[in-house]
Amino acid sequence: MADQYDYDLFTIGAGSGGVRASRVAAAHGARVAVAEEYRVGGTCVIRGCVPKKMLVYGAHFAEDLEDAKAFGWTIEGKSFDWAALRDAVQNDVTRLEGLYGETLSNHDVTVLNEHARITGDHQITLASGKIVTARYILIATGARPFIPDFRGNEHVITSNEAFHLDAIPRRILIAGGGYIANEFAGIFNEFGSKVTLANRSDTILRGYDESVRDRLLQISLTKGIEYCFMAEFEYVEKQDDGSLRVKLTGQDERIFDVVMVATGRVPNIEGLGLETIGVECGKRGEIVVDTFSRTNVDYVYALGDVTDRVQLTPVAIREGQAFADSVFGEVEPYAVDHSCVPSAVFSHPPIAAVGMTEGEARNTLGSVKVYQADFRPMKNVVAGRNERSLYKMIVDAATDRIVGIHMIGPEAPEIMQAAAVAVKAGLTKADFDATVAIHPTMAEELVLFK
Ligand SMILES: Cc1cc2nc3c(=O)[nH]c(=O)nc-3n(C[C@H](O)[C@H](O)[C@H](O)COP(=O)(O)OP(=O)(O)OC[C@H]3O[C@@H](n4cnc5c(N)ncnc54)[C@H](O)[C@@H]3O)c2cc1C
Ligand SMILES: NC(=O)c1ccc[n+]([C@@H]2O[C@H](COP(=O)([O-])OP(=O)(O)OC[C@H]3O[C@@H](n4cnc5c(N)ncnc54)[C@H](O)[C@@H]3O)[C@@H](O)[C@H]2O)c1
Repeated sequence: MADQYDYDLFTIGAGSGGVRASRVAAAHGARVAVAEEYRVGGTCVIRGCVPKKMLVYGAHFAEDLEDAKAFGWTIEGKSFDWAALRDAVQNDVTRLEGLYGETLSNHDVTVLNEHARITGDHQITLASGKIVTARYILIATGARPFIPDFRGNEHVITSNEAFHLDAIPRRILIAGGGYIANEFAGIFNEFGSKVTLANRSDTILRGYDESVRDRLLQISLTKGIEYCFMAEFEYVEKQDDGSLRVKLTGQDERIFDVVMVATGRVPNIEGLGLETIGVECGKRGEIVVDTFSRTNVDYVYALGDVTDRVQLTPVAIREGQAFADSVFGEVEPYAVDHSCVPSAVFSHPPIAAVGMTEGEARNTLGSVKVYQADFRPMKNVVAGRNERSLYKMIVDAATDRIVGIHMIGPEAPEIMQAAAVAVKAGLTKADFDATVAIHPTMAEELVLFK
């Protein structure tokens, strides 16, 4: 490529999508620089999937240690040290951040640890004032927590701060009914907080299968999590002792030690200079792209959460790979297939899903067969834990093709990853029936549906 620009590619944001795109573009021979204003690794590594999953592991010991008694173990003097877990998690996050940085430099990607904004055609200005030019610009700036507008919202925290708390709150209110709210409700509940989850609608986890959502609600209530539905913030007031007085619609004033909002995430486009070159954004601030992650400006691409297609790390990574291969590789440009993306909620117990819910299938397909296994895992039986798993398979009656699988129960995300291959490949219920079970497992229920 001609050297009229400083770089062939300038990536803004070194998160899941930006790191993959930069590394692969460099491997294809491009001269690449990436700007990161916070920490290399982005949301997933620094304050998302990775530290969250570590907290989920740490939290679940509360149940495992309890259940251990029924298996003959005596555990005396058990106690939990939040600071020890928090610091162990942060140490590993720092280790991973270093590895991501190393991967980039091993591929000769220049990493600039500062804010970047577009200031002209093919031109980027860094916080330090340095100006660089690039043939292509990739916007991979992710998203940030959305905080609703109400009096006293400066007193709330988001998932960003939840990883760094000084102590586990005695009483925590979590607003929202999505992934983050349900995952952190589970985490804090296992750590012994009194958790109240408040949502503005009357459901949780919209988009997941109704019976699976109901099962999580029922199990969470049994574990002591309290739910307030149709509840929005009126105000939050800080009291002299540091606690928070909260008024939600339809509720009396309540006192909490921490209020966390998990009410969705908004694309990071502020201060990016998109207007300078006329990059088009949608109503929610998302950068509008086509299936190849191209914006309306021919040399500007965008991918990951900032495009608000599917806000998941593996999707951002695939979009980064497809962009780099298509623009800098020797392949025909190709697009990421956003259909049939498996997902999980790391609640206690976790949920996992792929494909259509029963409701979606009934609305879109003519005739649908639903197979269901509602069972108490062997470990829960011995432990005396009255917690049932639910697996559902949704089948197109006309073709016998499996169009969806939905699960709640221990290790559901681990089991789902393999099952999702079968659904994506278009396998039939008969294919599952023809597969011999692995006994005794929970996963065998998937090939034993009657
Ligand atoms: C609490 C939490 C838990 C999650 N758990 C999961 C999970 O279990 N599984 C899953 O698949 N997904 C999960 N996600 C979602 C996942 O983290 C995101 O989908 C993913 O990180 C998106 O990648 P990205 O590359 O689009 O953006 P990001 O990873 O957010 O990276 C964007 C980067 O750009 C930087 N940046 C922004 N603006 C600028 C600028 N102007 N100049 C320089 N740098 C800039 C930011 O600092 C950031 O590092 C979770 C998210 C959260 C918040
Ligand atoms: N396990 C995972 O894969 C995982 C985990 C965490 C986050 N994520 C990703 O991050 C994204 C953000 O997570 P999230 O939980 O913040 O969002 P979400 O979209 O899952 O849920 C947002 C919730 O906030 C509520 N809400 C929205 N606006 C509101 C308002 N003004 N007032 C009150 N409530 C409001 C919604 O009703 C909904 O229940 C998710 O969409 C997901 O893609 C994934």
